Amino acid sequence: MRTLVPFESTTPKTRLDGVLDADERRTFSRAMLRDVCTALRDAGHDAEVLATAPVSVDAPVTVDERPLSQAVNARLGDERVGIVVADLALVTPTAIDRLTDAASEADIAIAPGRGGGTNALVVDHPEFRVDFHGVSYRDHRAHARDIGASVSVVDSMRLATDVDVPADLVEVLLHGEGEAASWLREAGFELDADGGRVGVRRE
Ligand SMILES: Nc1nc2c(ncn2[C@@H]2O[C@H](COP(=O)(O)OP(=O)(O)OP(=O)(O)O)[C@@H](O)[C@H]2O)c(=O)[nH]1
Ligand SMILES: C[C@H](OP(=O)(O)O)C(=O)O
Repeated sequence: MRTLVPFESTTPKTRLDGVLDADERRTFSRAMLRDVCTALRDAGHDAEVLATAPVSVDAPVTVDERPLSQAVNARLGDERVGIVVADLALVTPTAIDRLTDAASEADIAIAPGRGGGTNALVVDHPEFRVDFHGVSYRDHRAHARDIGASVSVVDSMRLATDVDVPADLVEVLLHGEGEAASWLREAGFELDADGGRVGVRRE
């Protein structure tokens, strides 16, 4: 299956600006992108990076400068297409397999992200269009209902954990097995269990 990996190449992961500088955010986001592309490839998907600017990665890259939803919607239509965001630092081929399995049961497979977003979709309905940001999980379900498309929801911690804010780095340090997790550890991040809720600190 053709699976698009949207990627903001120029100023990625701005919400991590309290813990990573701009160069580090670029490096870390590229490590996550590579982890996602590797998992997709190992799960038998044809990954295609849909990027705002050229990026070096072991997958075909299409540059589209339009905002996220517009760029993705330009690729939706009659063919079945997967969409997996690039900031899933915990993703594994097994998690991707669960998305693929869900897609065999319905017109739309959707993996919600924590906090209301949408981290992965497989779209097999000619009228479905994405509308990311905000409570996009709720919005995508409502849209599917409106056009009469069936939906299968993927209940997966690894697909639900997108890395948006510093608290998400706890999950990467605990459960990450890829390049992004290694980069984070080498950059000196470790768990901070001294306070109430577990956080991260940097040596
Ligand atoms: N092609 C494309 N991808 C985008 C765009 N904006 C975000 N993305 C990607 O879409 C996914 C979800 O976006 P966000 O979680 O907001 O990531 P981000 O824009 O790097 O992070 P923030 O700056 O913190 O919002 C990630 O894989 C991003 O790389 C865009 O305008 N075009
Ligand atoms: C792509 C976007 O990601 P978030 O801003 O929730 O990380 C969304 O899921 O709508």
